[in-house]
Amino acid sequence: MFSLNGTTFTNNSLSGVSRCLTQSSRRVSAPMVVVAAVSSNGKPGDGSVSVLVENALTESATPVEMEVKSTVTGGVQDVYGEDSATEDQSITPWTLSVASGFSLLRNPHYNKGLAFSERERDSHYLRGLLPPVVISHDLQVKKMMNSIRKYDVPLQRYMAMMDLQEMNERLFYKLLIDNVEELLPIVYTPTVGEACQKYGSIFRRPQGLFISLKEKGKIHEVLKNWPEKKIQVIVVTDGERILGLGDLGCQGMGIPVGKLSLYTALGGIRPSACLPVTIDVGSNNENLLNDEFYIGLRQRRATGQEYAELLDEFMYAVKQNYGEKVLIQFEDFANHNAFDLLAKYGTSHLVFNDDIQGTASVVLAGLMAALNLVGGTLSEHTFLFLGAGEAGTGIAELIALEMSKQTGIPLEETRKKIWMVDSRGLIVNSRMEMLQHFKRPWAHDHEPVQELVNAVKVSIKPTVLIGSSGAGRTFTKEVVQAMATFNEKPIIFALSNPTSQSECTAEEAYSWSEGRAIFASGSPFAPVEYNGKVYASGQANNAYIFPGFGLGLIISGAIRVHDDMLLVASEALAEQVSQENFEKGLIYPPFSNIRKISAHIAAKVAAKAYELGLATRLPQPKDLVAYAESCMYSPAYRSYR
Ligand SMILES: O=C([O-])CC(=O)C(=O)O
Ligand SMILES: [Mg+2]
Repeated sequence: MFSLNGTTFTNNSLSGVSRCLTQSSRRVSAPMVVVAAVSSNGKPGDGSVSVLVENALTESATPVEMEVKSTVTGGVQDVYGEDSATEDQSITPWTLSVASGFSLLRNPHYNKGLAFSERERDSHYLRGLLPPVVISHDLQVKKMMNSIRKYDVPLQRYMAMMDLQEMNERLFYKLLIDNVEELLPIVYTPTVGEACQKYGSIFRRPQGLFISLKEKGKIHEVLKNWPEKKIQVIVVTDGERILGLGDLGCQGMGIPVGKLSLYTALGGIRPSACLPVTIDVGSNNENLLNDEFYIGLRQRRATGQEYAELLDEFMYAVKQNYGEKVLIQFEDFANHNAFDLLAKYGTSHLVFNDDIQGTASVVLAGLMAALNLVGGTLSEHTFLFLGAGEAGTGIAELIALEMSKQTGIPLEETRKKIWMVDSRGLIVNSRMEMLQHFKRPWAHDHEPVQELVNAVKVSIKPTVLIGSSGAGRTFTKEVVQAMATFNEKPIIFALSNPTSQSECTAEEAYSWSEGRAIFASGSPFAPVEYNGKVYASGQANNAYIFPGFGLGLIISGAIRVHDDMLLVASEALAEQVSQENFEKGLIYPPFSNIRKISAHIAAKVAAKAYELGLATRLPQPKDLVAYAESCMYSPAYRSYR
């Protein structure tokens, strides 16, 4: 709230900041901070605009009248202009701030550190605040990589990366983009898992919004406390099933933060358009509740109506604040909530569950590519899953859907090629009554079988074995060897994260199958040497899909997610596997090409959104790949002169 010309303005009543105003503010030569701007009539439109200008030297504030020459359309902007076409023009901002001098160095959005040029140092009051040397962005990257590599412990590297993100956002993203294969395991799985486990101790600054039961009834206002007003993607967790590590409560925040940094680095969504959210309804993890450094509510999880009401309030507050085109990605919810939330909000919001849908799409892509190495069509294969939760049943459903599309055979029939083992053994018809609803489509006619190894060896004899159980080392030597006895090239995916929960290691998969397995894992493994040959395995991780998928939804202005979009995303990813990759036994392209891959995925997803009538951004661009690329955030520094 502030007063201007005798009028008191609140956040809500402020509106009408325009590009013209930005231009005008640049012409003011005094060291200044524009702390707020508002159109004279409180509405976007032509007319004169009052700006409160704070003198950075004297700290006195002076209202200044400025002429707005053209129609104000609103749209979030910062002083130096946004450089991404993923902007939406529908939300009107209310403040405009220009940092200079010391505060500029402390502002991670604008700070360039030693890369500020001589002219910028003069014009932005930076003289003396920096040592004399001016270095390039590239040299800064080299220097940071050198210092990060000095840490042996991955968590220290993680913390160094988080510090960098807080200090110089563009350097953080350039580092991540230029060194994606090296840094992905640091800012993402597996290290992010350890970071969540220790989040209470390493917590420094808030990186996202914490919405707990204490905020019930106030979520609309809480969203307004976030400094960015124009949000395009929210990743939200309630921390109940963080990777395969279980209930980490409020400390699950590391996951939305990590996923959103990949939305920017891999998918080109502007950092300011990303909002990480953790919903805290308590935790059933006794160790955390007794940990003096725990940062969340110290109570057991709220369930039932209390839980549903908080989620409902959140979902509607999001729509109210950011409109209906904001993408809400559910992440790491427990099974019992994940399916229900997706079903409940799938018809009213743009929602996507990464663990169900993103994982499904990335695994289907890997299978499509694997067919080039093993031969046959999808429906000629037999699939066995260990783990019938979000990932397992989500993948199974997408495979069945694709088989049905390819063959014209009804979905109920194609599902019969897919079998699942859960903690109680093979899912069979006689267990139907006791099964959770999402497992029921996978109960087929068969005798009960208790052990995975018997299901593999005797009952099902799958050609494809997929681990989605969250339980590490469950693909034993006997299981892998059995797969290799009746398959020339057994397809084995150990998807659970982080590495400690992987169903088997790459080394185990290759050595136990005598180098014949087509192997992929959720968390990365280093290449393995077996019998004098080096085997590099692929990472079947949803990070290949969600950034490009989200970009496709945003650039088309999609209002709903549809299963057909997941299928085209899989096709787009599979198409990016080159002959050279196949020759090395790889079924996923290298992450070093990820921005190009994301643009292809985005283009296919956007095209599908237009085809299905779910796109609102008209007219449809002619070349969607080029359009997607042109919309992607670049971490290159902007010139401030
Ligand atoms: O975060 C990852 O690496 C993949 C994922 O969504 C999960 O394991 O829950
Ligand atoms: Mg997840």
